[in-house]
Amino acid sequence: MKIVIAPDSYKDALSARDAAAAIAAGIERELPDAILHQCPMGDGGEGTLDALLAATSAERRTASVQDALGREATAAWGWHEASRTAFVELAEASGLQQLKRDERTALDSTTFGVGQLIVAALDAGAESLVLTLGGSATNDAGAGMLAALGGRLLDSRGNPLPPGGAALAELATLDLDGLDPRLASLTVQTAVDVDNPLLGPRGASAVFGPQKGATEADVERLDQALSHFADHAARILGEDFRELPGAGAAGGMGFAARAFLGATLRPGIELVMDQVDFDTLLADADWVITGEGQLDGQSLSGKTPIGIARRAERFGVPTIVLAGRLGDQWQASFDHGITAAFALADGPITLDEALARCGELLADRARTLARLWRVGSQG
Ligand SMILES: Nc1ncnc2c1ncn2[C@@H]1O[C@H](COP(=O)(O)OP(=O)(O)OP(=O)(O)O)[C@@H](O)[C@H]1O
Ligand SMILES: O=C(O)[C@H](O)CO
Repeated sequence: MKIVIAPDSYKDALSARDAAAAIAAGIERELPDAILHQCPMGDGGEGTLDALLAATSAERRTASVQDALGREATAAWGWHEASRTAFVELAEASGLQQLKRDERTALDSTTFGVGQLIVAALDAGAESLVLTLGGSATNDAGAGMLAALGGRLLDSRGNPLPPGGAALAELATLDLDGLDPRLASLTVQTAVDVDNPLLGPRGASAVFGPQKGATEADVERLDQALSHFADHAARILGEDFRELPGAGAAGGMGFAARAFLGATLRPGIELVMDQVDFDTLLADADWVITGEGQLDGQSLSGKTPIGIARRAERFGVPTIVLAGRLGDQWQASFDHGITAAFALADGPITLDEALARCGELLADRARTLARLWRVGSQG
């Protein structure tokens, strides 16, 4: 029997890599001869770099960057010498999980550090870049990244704008002449964790601003500031990308990647599956086991378990989900290729206990699945 074990991370509980190891340990107890492929996944957000590094032979490198608040930090990125490809995860430099809850600020946080990672990739000689977006602390539509790459964003007195999305309301001049010339020959593929547009009720500020500390008034202010930035960009570029699905990913970084780096935008899980050659793993698999913290109706908009199930269905491989919990409308996942889904808890336990025991519970559920398989294959 061959099982592909391809979970996402379980937010606040386990990394995708540790989750895959826990599932594998549970199965091995019952099916010691099974062939198990551990393939940690990511949808663009935090942990996606690890998933890409685990599956490719890319080397892990680090660079000194500014974090989302402009403080000095170290961020990892990946380098694949043979293909001269760099892997950059936005959340490594500008991630929400790196900030304490009371440090979150959607108004002033910056993606400058992402630009610094791209400079590190260019310095290494990158010809292609995989940029993964999600899990950001930022809402600056990529303005910080643009500045780190040599773009100039000036107010009406010719002064550089301070960091952050709110300051974009004061933008008077957007000057791209100083952009790093090496960008012209860099091919950029972007993995986005959501398909939201840049602006409006489904936009970056309205939907994801509040989790970064934005109040209702901040959301309004940010939406207007980003709209003003998009107007300038459209004037200079002769093309408007604000409506593009995924433009609103990572506080509008999807927009900047398309507009200023000429990137293609793809659902993160699709891009990651392709990078790790998932189809080859599926070709002779009997089962795929995947999972995330919560499976719910939202998961249908391109999150890991659904992306995997849709792909596995093409190969006639059943997909089983082990989720921390099954949220509203999780049953809709059955219409999207998921064969069965199980929650992890073994009783009425608190969230804190569920998070602390996530690895143990995952191994237990996986073990039960393996026992079912044994009975089924005997019949
Ligand atoms: N083992 C667990 N048991 C119960 N809940 C969990 C468990 N692991 C994670 N969660 C919770 O599930 C929620 C969603 O986690 P998930 O890993 O699906 O993150 P996500 O994909 O980034 O979700 P979202 O986009 O909804 O923030 C989080 O609030 C997390 O605390
Ligand atoms: O970073 C964010 O804003 C969310 O993960 C959506 O991309």
